[in-house]
Amino acid sequence: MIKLEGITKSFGDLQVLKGIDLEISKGEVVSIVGPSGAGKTTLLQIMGTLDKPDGGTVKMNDQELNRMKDKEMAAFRNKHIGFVFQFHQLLPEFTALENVMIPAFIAGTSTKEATKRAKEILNFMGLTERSTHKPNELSGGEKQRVAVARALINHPSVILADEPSGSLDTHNKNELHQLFFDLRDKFEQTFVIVTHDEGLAKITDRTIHMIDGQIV
Ligand SMILES: Nc1ncnc2c1ncn2[C@@H]1O[C@H](COP(=O)(O)OP(=O)(O)OP(=O)(O)O)[C@@H](O)[C@H]1O
Repeated sequence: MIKLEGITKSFGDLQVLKGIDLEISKGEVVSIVGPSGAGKTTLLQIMGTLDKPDGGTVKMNDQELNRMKDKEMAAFRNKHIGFVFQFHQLLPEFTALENVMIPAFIAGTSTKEATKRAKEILNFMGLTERSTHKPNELSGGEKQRVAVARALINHPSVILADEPSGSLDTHNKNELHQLFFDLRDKFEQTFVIVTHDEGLAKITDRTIHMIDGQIV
């Protein structure tokens, strides 16, 4: 479903990605690990069209993303790619339910349909009773699960997560990791997760090790 070929990227004189080839199939839960500065986040951002490679191609569902114009790419990203970051990045003035609905609105989904989908996802996550609360009334683990719900609302092809459990305690971390596998088992959801968490890397379907801009 995702195919990267010959991806290179430099920031000034620093070559951060040195020719990355990688294929990821639907329903895989893949972790990307490696030392700080190895290029993991840069790779994830290129996969998610948040940054452009200097060379190589990024394909998702057989569409070549780096050939798209910016507007087309933004629409593709909103529909096909869900993001989860280390810090939830929920909008503080909106409830959990409203936060989850935002990407659906951007995609032009009706309020009725967006509400229905958001409620279903929050229900699946056991967050129905928390759905009318704003982020500052939610625990760290709940906020991160709401962020995953938001990433799911448009039924994305893939969820790209950058240190998603990096700010959580052990209990919440384990719960979040279990959620990824539950979503994969139920919806065949694909995940690519950059992580320093060895426990998570051990249980993912595949672990990609990066060192110094290369997959080793
Ligand atoms: N926008 C940028 N401008 C300049 N240098 C950058 C930029 N983004 C990343 N870098 C540099 O590229 C290298 C790789 O960064 P990246 O964030 O991809 O590493 P990482 O493997 O995710 O590291 P970490 O585990 O610490 O998050 C680092 O040396 C970083 O300082």
